[in-house]
Amino acid sequence: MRRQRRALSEQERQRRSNALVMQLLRTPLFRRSRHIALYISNDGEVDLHALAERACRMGKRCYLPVLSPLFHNRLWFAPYRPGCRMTPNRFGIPEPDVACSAMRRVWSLDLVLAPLVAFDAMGNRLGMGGGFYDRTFAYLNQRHRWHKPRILGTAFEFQRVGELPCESWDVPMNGIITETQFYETEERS
Ligand SMILES: Nc1nc2c(c(=O)[nH]1)N(C=O)[C@@H](CNc1ccc(C(=O)N[C@@H](CCC(=O)O)C(=O)O)cc1)CN2
Ligand SMILES: Nc1ncnc2c1ncn2[C@@H]1O[C@H](COP(=O)(O)OP(=O)(O)OP(=O)(O)O)[C@@H](O)[C@H]1O
Repeated sequence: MRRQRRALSEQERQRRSNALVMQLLRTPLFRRSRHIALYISNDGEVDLHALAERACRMGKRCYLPVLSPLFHNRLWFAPYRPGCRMTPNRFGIPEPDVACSAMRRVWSLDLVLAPLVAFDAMGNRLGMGGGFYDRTFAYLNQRHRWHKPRILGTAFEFQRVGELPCESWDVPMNGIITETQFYETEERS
């Protein structure tokens, strides 16, 4: 999947990413969300920069994942505006250059757009293998009254597989959006 993703021409990646962003802008989930985490694309991932620009112009607040300097393979979320100062993390992915005190509590985000390598229509996610998203959102599996944030995977349609094996620590996504489809999975209750 990663090889296939990297093999897309830049023009094709932008075309599909922009089609995905147009779909996402129309979803009720996006429209009602005010605090939204996205990511800076890496390794041929869906490019969400157009979404960040639109969201900021709509008065929404955007955030990017930052590798926690304190907790093993956990993410913190830093406020982000297009053009803000950034520093690359240990994977070479840019992170906003902000103080720890400026980070936002994960449970107070409304929507997290998650990168992924492969997904299935049930909402299972295969990531880069660090367990970053699962560790960060593990409380959503343990405490059923927690609903925030909603997690929406963003991927190209070719990243869909029939069924992914699922482990106890995997946190299912509320849906996956691609350049042509919106897969909504069951609400956590
Ligand atoms: N754009 C983006 N940001 C993200 C993630 C992601 O998947 N995509 N993450 C999702 O968890 C977290 C970072 N996790 C990552 C894990 C591995 C690699 C990676 O490129 N691994 C290389 C080896 C690089 C190295 O060791 O120096 C590889 O597997 O080839 C990147 C990000 C947080 N930010
Ligand atoms: N809540 C958790 N507590 C402790 N360990 C965890 C937790 N979630 C995941 N892990 C560990 O992290 C490892 C990687 O998990 P997994 O393969 O599901 O990552 P991933 O979802 O592909 O990665 P990423 O979220 O970084 O893109 C697992 O082998 C597991 O041991």
